[in-house]
Amino acid sequence: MLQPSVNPRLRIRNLQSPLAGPFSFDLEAGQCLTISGPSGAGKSLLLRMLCDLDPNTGEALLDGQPRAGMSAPAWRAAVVYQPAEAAWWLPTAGQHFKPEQMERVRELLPQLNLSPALLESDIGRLSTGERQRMALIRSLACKPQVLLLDEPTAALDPAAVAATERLLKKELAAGLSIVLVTHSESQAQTLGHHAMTMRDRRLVENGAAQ
Ligand SMILES: Nc1ncnc2c1ncn2[C@@H]1O[C@H](COP(=O)(O)OP(=O)(O)OP(=O)(O)O)[C@@H](O)[C@H]1O
Repeated sequence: MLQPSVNPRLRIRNLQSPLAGPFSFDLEAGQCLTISGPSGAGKSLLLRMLCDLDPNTGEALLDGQPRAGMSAPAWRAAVVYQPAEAAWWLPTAGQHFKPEQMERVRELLPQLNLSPALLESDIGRLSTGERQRMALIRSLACKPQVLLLDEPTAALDPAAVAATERLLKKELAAGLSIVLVTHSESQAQTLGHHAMTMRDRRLVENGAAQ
């Protein structure tokens, strides 16, 4: 387990389901935990448990507040999950944002090398990489306290990867906590404060004996 913190943003204790875990770790405000590991090891299962999408037992606390005492929508508004392929349910990207989010969205678009015109395009006409960056904007526009990212740069070219990493660094510096699933060692080094590996649906600290 990562070194326990005094006042962690996110505290996870014995979180488990019949499919994965138990998982225990602390994550502080402004810090990034990177998780790597082979395909099928259980990385997405962990993220889904963290945002309470899949049934699980154990303890999860946000700034000391137990998840058990919060409604599921309140938890998921603070602990936002961005899957590897985000779902879109309206014709254009722009329609997925609330009017009060638009100022932030317009601020974020150029930081990810995206044209504002893409907000009005049919979502199916955006490239995979454009959709992936738009999904990150959607996640950040919710102003989460913890962001759970599943391979957020998998579909991106090097320039877009660099822009995404720059933005995530800025968000970390502003206090956002991130759990980042990535297969990129350089990304883990660039963004991560702690690095763990998922093996057979259990987390092990990098460098720990097997
Ligand atoms: N609801 C489910 N019921 C049974 N098995 C499941 C369920 N969801 C996922 N699995 C299995 O659990 C294992 C871990 O899945 P998971 O999606 O967490 O892998 P991953 O580490 O994220 O892999 P990748 O890097 O390929 O995304 C896989 O073998 C998957 O088939």
